Amino acid sequence: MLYEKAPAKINLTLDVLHKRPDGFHEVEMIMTTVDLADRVWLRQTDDGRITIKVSERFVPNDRKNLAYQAAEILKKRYGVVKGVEITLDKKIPVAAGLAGGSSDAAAVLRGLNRLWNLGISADELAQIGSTIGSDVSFCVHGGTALATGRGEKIEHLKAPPNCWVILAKPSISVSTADIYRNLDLNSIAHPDTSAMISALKSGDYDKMCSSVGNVLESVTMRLYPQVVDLKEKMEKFGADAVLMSGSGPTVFGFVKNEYRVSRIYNGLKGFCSDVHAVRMLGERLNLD
Ligand SMILES: C[C@@](CO)(OP(=O)(O)O)[C@H](O)COP(=O)(O)OP(=O)(O)OC[C@H]1O[C@@H](n2ccc(N)nc2=O)[C@H](O)[C@@H]1O
Ligand SMILES: Nc1ncnc2c1ncn2[C@@H]1O[C@H](COP(=O)(O)OP(=O)(O)O)[C@@H](O)[C@H]1O
Repeated sequence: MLYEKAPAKINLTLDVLHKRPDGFHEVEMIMTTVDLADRVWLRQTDDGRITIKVSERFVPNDRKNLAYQAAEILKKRYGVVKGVEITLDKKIPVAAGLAGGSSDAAAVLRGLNRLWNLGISADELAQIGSTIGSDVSFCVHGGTALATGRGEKIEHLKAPPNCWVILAKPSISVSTADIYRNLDLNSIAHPDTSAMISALKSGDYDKMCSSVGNVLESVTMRLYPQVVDLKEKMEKFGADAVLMSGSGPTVFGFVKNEYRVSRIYNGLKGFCSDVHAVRMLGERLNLD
């Protein structure tokens, strides 16, 4: 039995440059992993089958599960005759903008690379991951990175300065495809990606806070006013910077002062059941 941790990501910036002929959007986004993680166990079996057991009722336990697709791709590509039983203990909220499914898939790629002794490099594993979903490449590496293309081109960046991250998800689920579809490319207020890169380079917390930005935020907020409400509450309770992650609806806030964390956490808990206080992991995951 082999274990892999599958951490969630947040988007410090998310910019959309244009729509591509293949229907996807050309993006430029800075992502970082946080210490809220699904737990993934892989057990080799002799029957050649891929099976999934999952703790969360609403997550598919068949080939619709991205973790299943990850195992299937490796099995086919490398002619593996063994099977695998995948057990997913979901801690990351589902359809939240935190890449839970992508991170599970990435964890299965890393784990099966070890379990089946495939000797695939991290970059190649990330390339294989990109065929499953746009966020999977980043999740294979973890850490902090600038992602371009449709999200699959990764350039590693320095870990963000140390602080707390409060995550809060309203009890709605958001479809990523829906949000991209509703984005009006003619009225985008682009975030300053280079300012964020330089904030990370110099470890400047205040500059990191003032450089967050996500062009999908206004789209999701228009469709789901609960996100506006949550963002305003987190700002009012005293977070230093507040932003929606990915296509949402999870909102995160940076907090430097420890004494403020419990105040914000408890304040939000009063009306939102899905609240977490976590740290950014910063460094890349170990692929050995
Ligand atoms: C918005 C982001 C930001 O990190 O994350 P989430 O909110 O999903 O976590 C990503 O761009 C999402 O990545 P991911 O969830 O892997 O997307 P995919 O499965 O590849 O695509 C889902 C759908 O989103 C749209 N899509 C996705 C990526 C992209 N660059 N352009 C797009 O237009 C497409 O309509 C696609 O059919
Ligand atoms: N391993 C998985 N964990 C969660 N959701 C999954 C998984 N595999 C497939 N899905 C499907 O993907 C959808 C989006 O899930 P998720 O990855 O959690 O969200 P997001 O893309 O917003 O980060 C879910 O509604 C679910 O049906």
